[in-house]
Amino acid sequence: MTETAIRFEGAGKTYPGGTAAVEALDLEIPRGSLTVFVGPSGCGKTTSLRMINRMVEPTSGRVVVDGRDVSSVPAHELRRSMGYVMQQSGLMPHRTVVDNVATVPRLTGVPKRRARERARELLATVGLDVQLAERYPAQLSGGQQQRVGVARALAADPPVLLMDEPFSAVDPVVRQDLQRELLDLQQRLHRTIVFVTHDIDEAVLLGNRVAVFATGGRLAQYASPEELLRAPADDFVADFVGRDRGFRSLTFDSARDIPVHPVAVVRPDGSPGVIGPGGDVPGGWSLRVDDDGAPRGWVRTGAEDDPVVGGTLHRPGGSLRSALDAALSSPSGLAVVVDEAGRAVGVMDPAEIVAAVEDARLGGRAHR
Ligand SMILES: Nc1ncnc2c1ncn2[C@@H]1O[C@H](COP(=O)(O)OP(=O)(O)OP(=O)(O)O)[C@@H](O)[C@H]1O
Repeated sequence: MTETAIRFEGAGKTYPGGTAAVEALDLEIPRGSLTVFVGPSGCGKTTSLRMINRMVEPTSGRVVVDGRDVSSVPAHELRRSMGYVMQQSGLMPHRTVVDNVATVPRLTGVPKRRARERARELLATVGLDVQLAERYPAQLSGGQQQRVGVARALAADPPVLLMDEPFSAVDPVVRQDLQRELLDLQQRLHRTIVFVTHDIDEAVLLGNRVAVFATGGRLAQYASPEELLRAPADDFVADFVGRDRGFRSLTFDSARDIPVHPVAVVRPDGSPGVIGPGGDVPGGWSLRVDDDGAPRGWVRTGAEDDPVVGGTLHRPGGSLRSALDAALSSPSGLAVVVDEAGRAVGVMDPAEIVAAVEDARLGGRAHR
């Protein structure tokens, strides 16, 4: 059974003189999970997050962490057990990167040298070049500063990590890197992470569970990303989850039962061949491969001197979405399947991919 780390019990917040920022919120956050609060601007995500570490006190109900009502725990003690990462990394500008991270363990009495050693380890953990440790925050890019912010939040080794739009101020490419690294970090560290974003794609990518907030601080749905995409609770959630919902939900179906067929290939020296399992080889097109057997586009039979750029590749363990995309983006219509090393191992037939999609749609989810 999953243990609950954080529980909102009818926790609501009305700011003085204002309307309700958060309606009575009931929510259980499992230990070791990455839970995302998502919703449009002003719907109470940050307020809800801050009720966890008492930066905001609820005006009704309560928040319970590890079985204790947080209002009974001194705020400084509570915050020591919770890392906090903000949109702007919130680093101290006059301290070097390493000292920014070392500050937290120093506060808890760790000797300076040990604290700095630990800080360097953490900087490496979050993927920051250790060469940058002696720089000042202003001498780092936005993405690097966010990494330092995450390292600092982890410095006290807290079981809970609160992250408020930590990646929203960086460009999309850096953002993807940071997202991937957070998932990687979480696989190793298993913290209880509560992550606020207004970006549904980020929520679906990162979250084990996603809480969708609606205007007025109402919890519209709390579910797995898969459930949100497949079965939005109401029109608001359906609208918020957005376009391509059906296509994106194929991310959660495996393509492992779709047969892989052989394919005609052309090697760099122009010699023809066939790779893949036995069986009929689809005609009309040949896959160009390099010396290692990695796909390098297609040629049409009879037009061997006129290569066409290939589509996306379907990798081992890939989803139905990846298989379908590989077929749709392939000039031959055949989805190219590669192994872990990126070598072509065969192709999938688009009709068989569509049949698997239909199967999944009809609820069999046989290919999961
Ligand atoms: N300190 C405050 N005093 C008064 N009203 C506040 C305060 N902080 C937030 N609010 C109001 O409470 C509501 C919820 O704000 P909150 O910051 O929790 O939303 P959010 O979903 O995190 O928004 P965003 O995505 O824009 O950061 C908003 O209407 C906001 O204006």
